[in-house]
Amino acid sequence: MIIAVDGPAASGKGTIARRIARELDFAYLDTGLLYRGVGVMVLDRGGNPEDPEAATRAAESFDPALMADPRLRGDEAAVAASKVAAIPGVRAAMLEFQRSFGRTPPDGRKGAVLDGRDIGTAIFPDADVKLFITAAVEVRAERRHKELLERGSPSIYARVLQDMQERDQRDRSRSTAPMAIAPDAVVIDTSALDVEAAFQAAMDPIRKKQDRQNPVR
Ligand SMILES: Nc1ncnc2c1ncn2[C@@H]1O[C@H](COP(=O)(O)OP(=O)(O)O)[C@@H](O)[C@H]1O
Ligand SMILES: Nc1ccn([C@@H]2O[C@H](COP(=O)(O)OP(=O)(O)O)[C@@H](O)[C@H]2O)c(=O)n1
Repeated sequence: MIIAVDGPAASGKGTIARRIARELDFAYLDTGLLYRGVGVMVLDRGGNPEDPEAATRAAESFDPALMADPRLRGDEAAVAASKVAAIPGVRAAMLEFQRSFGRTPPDGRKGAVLDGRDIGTAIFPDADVKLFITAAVEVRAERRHKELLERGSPSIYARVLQDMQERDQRDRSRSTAPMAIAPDAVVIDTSALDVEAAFQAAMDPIRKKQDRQNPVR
């Protein structure tokens, strides 16, 4: 079973996707780390994340081990990620890794949860369940601001809000695999939901799908 969890920055999609994976004992892939990794590779090489050749070269030599680098969690990496993510060569280089993770989840798991922007629209248009997690941009910026401060990173709310608005705009308007709600996705707005309520809202369509696929479970 493949569960696609898409949505804008700090909507809570990672929190939900990880909980689902834990609940069902499925594998989990945070696909944002792929683009963050490529963005950081380009910066480390002194390149410009908007340069299609530099970004595509980095993506083609991407090593998944980089996904564990704590630098990927910072906002500089997020901004670079959304720039390299608009380049078709970068997305093409990341496609097979994501599809093979979903089709053959590691450790023999029976399913996979992938979170990102285009999982239900481009990577797995036939995903068993598609969720689109969203929240008001001010709520999302506040969450990310708090998260950065808790991690000991300097953060200014107004700056986080502006970066997030710019990033959302880039992600929605790019021509290759833009962030969009798949027609068959279940939309969950977490603005007024705590983590537990958001998780329960996400599990509802998954349970229904499991019951339909396997009525005598
Ligand atoms: N429903 C929620 N209510 C309040 N805070 C949340 C909720 N969901 C996630 N968070 C917090 O918001 C931040 C961003 O969540 P995360 O799951 O990383 O978002 P995303 O993967 O969409 O960027 C984290 O600090 C997380 O703990
Ligand atoms: N499937 C994906 C995942 C991320 N991305 C890009 O990578 C950036 C960082 O994604 P992320 O999911 O790590 O960011 P947050 O939502 O955690 O802030 C996004 O702004 C997108 O530009 C993408 O294009 N497609």
